Amino acid sequence: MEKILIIDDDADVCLLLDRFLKRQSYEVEVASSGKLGMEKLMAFKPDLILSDFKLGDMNGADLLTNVKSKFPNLPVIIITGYSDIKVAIEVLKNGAFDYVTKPLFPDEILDTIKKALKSVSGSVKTEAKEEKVETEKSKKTKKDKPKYIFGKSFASKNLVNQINVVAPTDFSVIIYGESGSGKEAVANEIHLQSKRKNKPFVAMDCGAVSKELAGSELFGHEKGSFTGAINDKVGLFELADGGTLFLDEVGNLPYDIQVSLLRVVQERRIKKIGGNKEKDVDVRIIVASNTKLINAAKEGKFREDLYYRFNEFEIEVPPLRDRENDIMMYAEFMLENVNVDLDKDIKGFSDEVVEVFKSYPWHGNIRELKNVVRRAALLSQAEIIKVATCRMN
Ligand SMILES: Nc1ncnc2c1ncn2[C@@H]1O[C@H](COP(=O)(O)OP(=O)(O)OP(=O)(O)O)[C@@H](O)[C@H]1O
Repeated sequence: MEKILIIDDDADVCLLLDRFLKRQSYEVEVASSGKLGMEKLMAFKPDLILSDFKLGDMNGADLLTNVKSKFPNLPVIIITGYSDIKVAIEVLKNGAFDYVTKPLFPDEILDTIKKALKSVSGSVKTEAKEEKVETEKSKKTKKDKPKYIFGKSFASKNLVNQINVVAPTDFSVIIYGESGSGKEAVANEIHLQSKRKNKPFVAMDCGAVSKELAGSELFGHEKGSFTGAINDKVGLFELADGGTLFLDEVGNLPYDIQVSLLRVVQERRIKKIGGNKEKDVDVRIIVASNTKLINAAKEGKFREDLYYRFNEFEIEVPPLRDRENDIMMYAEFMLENVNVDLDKDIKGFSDEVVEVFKSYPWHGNIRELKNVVRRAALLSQAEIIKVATCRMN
């Protein structure tokens, strides 16, 4: 049985991961601080470490250094915050096998864990394990399920057709849609259906990165190129080489970065900030925005030439309220997933919930629906979800 050490000072996260991974037939030990983690490392001798970056007594980079000095080949997966792309890249450079971002989805973690263990133990052992865990209970897991589903309503079929048409090409794509409507899901699906699917899909939320750091996030920087640049840094273009780079809320990129971006898109070559060497990159770019970029271009907030570069193909993701016939399909999908996460067996929704869901405007779109279903499943004591447990705004 493969052994996993979880290090996190958040007791709830530890409990959730501990239960989930034990159900997947791993032997699990938990440590609530970096110091305890290092002690358990020596006593438990795990095959893999899953650790939060922010531990009370040390951070993930220090932990990695300590672990790697003792067990250089031991795979470590670091948990980071959603917007901590900087941290994520640093930990990769410090030798982490990979990172997972919060909020945590156990099936994604499981996927990363399997890859990490496979990387050290070879495929034969892992395949044998996969066979073993194919018990009655594990049939409920999400490992064979797609991460995203696309509905059967007219609007969704139209969306799927557009994805199918553009995915196999190398066209740049602009994805429009309200917040939470699934723009990143569409970008990811395009990547998965493209010839780049075995290369990285790298996403950056341009609205969450500070103006000062946006350039260094995208193109990387050389040590000492500005105050605070204490190490060399690999940019997202380089990380996405061969694959797809998804720039969410691209309209938020500062104007000067748009200029550099245009050059990279035209020349397919990057230069790190403070560096003088150029490097070829082969990256497909998909961008997303809540509002029409052409309007931003007319107002002088977004470079028109960059807009036309991106605008080889445009996709509009419809809001959930325009896909009434898909709402329950999405709700069932979310319920199946949360049943696995919480080890519950909730069978479905009451007729009243179906009615309420279908008439609710879902301004937060699929994200809001997902949150409502997950919360309701957590609170529900019954076999089906009732209106009383559905907390909507
Ligand atoms: N087609 C889908 N199938 C399953 N889940 C989905 C789908 N689309 C979106 N979701 C879920 O809804 C949430 C929001 O999706 P996503 O991040 O793709 O939306 P977005 O439009 O990019 O949001 P934002 O405007 O905030 O960037 C995610 O948790 C995602 O897993």
